[in-house]
Amino acid sequence: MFDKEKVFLGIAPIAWTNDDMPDLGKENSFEQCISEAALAGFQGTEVGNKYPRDPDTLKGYLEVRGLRIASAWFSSFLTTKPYEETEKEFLKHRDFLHAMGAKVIVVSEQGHSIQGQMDTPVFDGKYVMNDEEWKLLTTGLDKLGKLAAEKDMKVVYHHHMGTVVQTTAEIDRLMENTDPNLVYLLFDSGHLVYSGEDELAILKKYIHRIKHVHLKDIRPEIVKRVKEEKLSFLKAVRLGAFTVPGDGCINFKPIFDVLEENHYEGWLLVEAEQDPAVANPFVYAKMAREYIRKTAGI
Ligand SMILES: O=C1C[C@@H](O)[C@H](O)[C@@H](O)C1=O
Ligand SMILES: [Co+2]
Repeated sequence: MFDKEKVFLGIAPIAWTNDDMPDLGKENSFEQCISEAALAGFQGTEVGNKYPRDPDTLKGYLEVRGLRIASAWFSSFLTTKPYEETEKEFLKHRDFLHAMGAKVIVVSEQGHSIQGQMDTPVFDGKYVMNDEEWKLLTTGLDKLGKLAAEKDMKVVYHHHMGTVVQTTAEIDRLMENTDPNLVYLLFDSGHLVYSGEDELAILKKYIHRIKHVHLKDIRPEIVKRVKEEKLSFLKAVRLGAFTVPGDGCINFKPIFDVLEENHYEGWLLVEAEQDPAVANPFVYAKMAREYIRKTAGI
């Protein structure tokens, strides 16, 4: 059994309003998003593009609905811009999340990323870093990890399709070359299966460094089409490559078992971006909540 005092269930706003493509869900309001997240039975959320950025204002909206902020995405540019530029933005982000009571900071390197490019094929167009770029990334992440620790927070690195850290080999190299007391891992089931990695092996290998979990499922027939037709990450999202746990091909039972057996503590966040005009976010949020109740017993 998961310890309900130490494991929290959340849902990302990206199913209502998409940060990567703001036209997806532009008709959905911030208040609709958080009200429906709470009604569907979740305890928290990450931060979307329509959320107020003043901590007291945001708390006012969330507390009445029984919601908390779990974390929020941060794009680093450690491989393509001077370190100081990333640090300046990171400190603002850290202090905002700290004021919101979050304990982890999601970081993803966006230097050389093709994640936001509408026409670059996600399976062929990915950049592979050289040794110098690896050094910039790992030393920079250690520094960000130290800044997070000043506030008793943790950097959780988000491996991601189309970015410089996507594959098992890249995750391994990142974990080996960063300080295990400063840089932790975010486990995103959807991105690993999409990329063709063994998600359970990665979960088991890094279970003690995994401090944040994104529960994302994929529709394999769409991913197959994305490969064959050389489509981009964003076009794939529009086609419905991602969905909520229980609606795609990933078996979450062994994932929940490994987390539970190893006494995972932290957030489990449903994160399933798709076109809200096609996949009603409230309906899918309820579906995910029910699947987690049945499969994980929480
Ligand atoms: O955590 C995430 C944040 C999104 O902006 C991203 O593109 C998505 O796929 C994801 O996993
Ligand atoms: Co994610």
